Amino acid sequence: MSTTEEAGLSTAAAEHSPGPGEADGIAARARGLTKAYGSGETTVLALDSVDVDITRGRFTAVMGPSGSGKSTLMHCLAGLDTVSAGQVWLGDTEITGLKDRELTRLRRDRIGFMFQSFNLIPTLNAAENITLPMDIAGRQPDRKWLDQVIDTLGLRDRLTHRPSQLSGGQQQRVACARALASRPELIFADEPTGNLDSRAGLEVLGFLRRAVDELGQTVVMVTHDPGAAAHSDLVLFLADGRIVDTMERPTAEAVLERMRLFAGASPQDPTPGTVRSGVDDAPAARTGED
Ligand SMILES: Nc1ncnc2c1ncn2[C@@H]1O[C@H](COP(=O)(O)OP(=O)(O)OP(=O)(O)O)[C@@H](O)[C@H]1O
Repeated sequence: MSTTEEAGLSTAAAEHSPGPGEADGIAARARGLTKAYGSGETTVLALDSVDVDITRGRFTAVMGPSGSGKSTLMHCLAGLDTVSAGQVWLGDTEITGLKDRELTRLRRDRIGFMFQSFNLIPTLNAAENITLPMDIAGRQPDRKWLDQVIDTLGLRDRLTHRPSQLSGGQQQRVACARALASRPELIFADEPTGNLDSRAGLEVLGFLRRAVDELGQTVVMVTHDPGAAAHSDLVLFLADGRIVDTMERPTAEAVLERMRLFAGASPQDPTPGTVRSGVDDAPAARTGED
């Protein structure tokens, strides 16, 4: 049985474009998402017909070996990169086909980003860094929400500090607050703990978890670290540009074990299926057994 059938979705349903309302509960969706770099003999297929649903209010981790397509998936879902084929929606908005200017506005208004390098402006203090994207957009922050974010992230007494006066963990917390400030539909975090020592990394992961649990945010995090992935609700495993497996309520040990299996296993032909980041159906979408 194909993974799509196992997931309770007919192939026709998986290929069907969602209309308004159907995407309820889905923060981002991709169908047949394909990304090739280069041309001719040098073509690299970074994503190979990926179907995925990112459920709202959940913390999803994306794992896989180097070069498996994690960053490309994130960039295509976030409208940071064009796709070669397939469709991507943010909520009910199809972003594939949007013009650059529309994409820029959509990213600014509806998506928050966190990167490995915190990307803070050194001459601005923490408070100014947090509201910078909204200031650029000419939007007034919702003070109540912003206060809640600042308190949740424990930044109240650091707001007047510049990045150089903050620890790495504190700087990433500011970057996290900046990503949350406009209450985006979706937060993408690319290796957010990659530049932090383990204690500061744990702290940032704890805050991302709270952003989901207490503030109702949706987070997608790319990581190499099984310990970081263990903070998520669902792990998507990528290999050779395909989602080959998922894991609900992951533990670091189970994720590590799964990664070892992939590293040791001979490349098989994982049938790509529609993978929903919902609690009920994701286990059925697994292509491998526990
Ligand atoms: N701009 C580009 N030009 C050409 N090839 C690219 C480009 N970006 C990515 N690739 C290739 O696409 C594939 C997927 O890359 P991607 O960066 O998405 O993988 P990744 O899983 O995020 O890797 P890593 O864990 O090392 O960051 C790789 O083979 C990579 O070399």
